[in-house]
Amino acid sequence: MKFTKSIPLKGELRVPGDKSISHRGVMLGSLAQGTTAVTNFLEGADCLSTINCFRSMGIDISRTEKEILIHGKGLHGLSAPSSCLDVGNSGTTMRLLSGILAGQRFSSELTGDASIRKRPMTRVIAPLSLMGGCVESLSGNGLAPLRITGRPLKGMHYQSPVSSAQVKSCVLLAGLYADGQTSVTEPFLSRNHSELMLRSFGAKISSKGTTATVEPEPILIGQKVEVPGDISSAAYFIAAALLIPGSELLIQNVGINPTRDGILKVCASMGAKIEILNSHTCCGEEVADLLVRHSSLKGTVIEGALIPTLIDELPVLSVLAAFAEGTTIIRDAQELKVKESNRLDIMVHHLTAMGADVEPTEDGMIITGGKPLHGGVLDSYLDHRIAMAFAVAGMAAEGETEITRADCVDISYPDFYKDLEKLKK
Ligand SMILES: O=C(O)C1=C[C@@H](OP(=O)(O)O)[C@@H](O)[C@H](O)C1
Ligand SMILES: C=C(OP(=O)(O)O)C(=O)O
Repeated sequence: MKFTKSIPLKGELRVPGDKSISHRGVMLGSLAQGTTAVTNFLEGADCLSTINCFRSMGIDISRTEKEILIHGKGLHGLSAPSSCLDVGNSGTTMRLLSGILAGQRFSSELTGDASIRKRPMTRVIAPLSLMGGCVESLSGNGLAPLRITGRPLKGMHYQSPVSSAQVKSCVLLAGLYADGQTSVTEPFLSRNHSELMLRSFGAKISSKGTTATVEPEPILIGQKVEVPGDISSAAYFIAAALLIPGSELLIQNVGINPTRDGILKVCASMGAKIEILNSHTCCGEEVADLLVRHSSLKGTVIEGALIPTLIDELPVLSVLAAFAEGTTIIRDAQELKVKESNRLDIMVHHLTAMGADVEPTEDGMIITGGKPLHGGVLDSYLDHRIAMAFAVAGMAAEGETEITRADCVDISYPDFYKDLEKLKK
């Protein structure tokens, strides 16, 4: 895919459904009694992997024109898969599913693509083992493929060393099958979609500060889940509209859950003109329309408790920082090293290749913005967030930017390039 300096982006758009909420809708719908109808489900490769895994465990999942219907079989209704479950590229599927599988009465194996087989799974193996679960890395190195021998689980309190919604959700889902209460405390609060959705399906779950606590053996009842637009997908349009002179975009129906809205806070601190309109709650999640206008940006600091609230937006925020006046410091972002790619290394490499002034640090980077950026040939490393972030960079830089292996946007936003094109006015 090739990009050059863009004419203004104008008009209205809706980004696809939230990836995290779409995954959870399928998972909880499968474990609930009755039918769960999910509207605005994200038809990206990651969420389709989740559907395939649950179909392999006997769950009937059908599609109508506007919704996904999951015919749940209750907490103990999954059946043993006849072959290894394939999560594709999806860390969320692998880690949340591990929690569910640990408490089943059958054994299973989980694998995925080359990227997923490099991502750390010890972070879920460790807490599940403490609960009495049996989760083994088949190659003995803490990586997938995993073999999970379902067992009765013990409730526990887990102090997580990382602020990760995948770890937290894995433990809470395992807690549904435990013999007592299960709670998780994390250093900073990560996205709380699992907690909100578990509650709406009927689980007894409470949250206090950075601790979430769930009671075992709930009766989950199928629900109607309306998935809001994914703020992580909206992020590329927010960034493009801020950077391209003359742009004005109304991005409708975006999830702005406070555990996900760090990008809005950081943009505000950079001087961005973003109005939050028509804010309301839908299925327990906050949703709004975002009116974004081209703005002159200044540097900022992105660290600490903010990091989990914008973890997937850091690649595109680093692009914004390169175009902003002054210095932006990103710290506490070591988690980016273990995503679909080593995002920290690639952000530093690609920004530098475009002429930006970037100094890598142990857990982030220091970007001195305002130098003119130019295009180049940049590989996606098969990481959807890298492809989309640098597509935006290419639309604001001089010359031509080519993103190679750009198709990986299929993971979270199959129509990304088409939607961008439609807004060029
Ligand atoms: O729980 C989720 O749906 C997700 C949690 C985050 O990962 P971590 O839990 O590893 O931070 C995020 O990066 C991922 O895209 C989706
Ligand atoms: C990290 C991501 O997803 P996952 O961990 O589910 O692969 C992402 O979408 O940026």
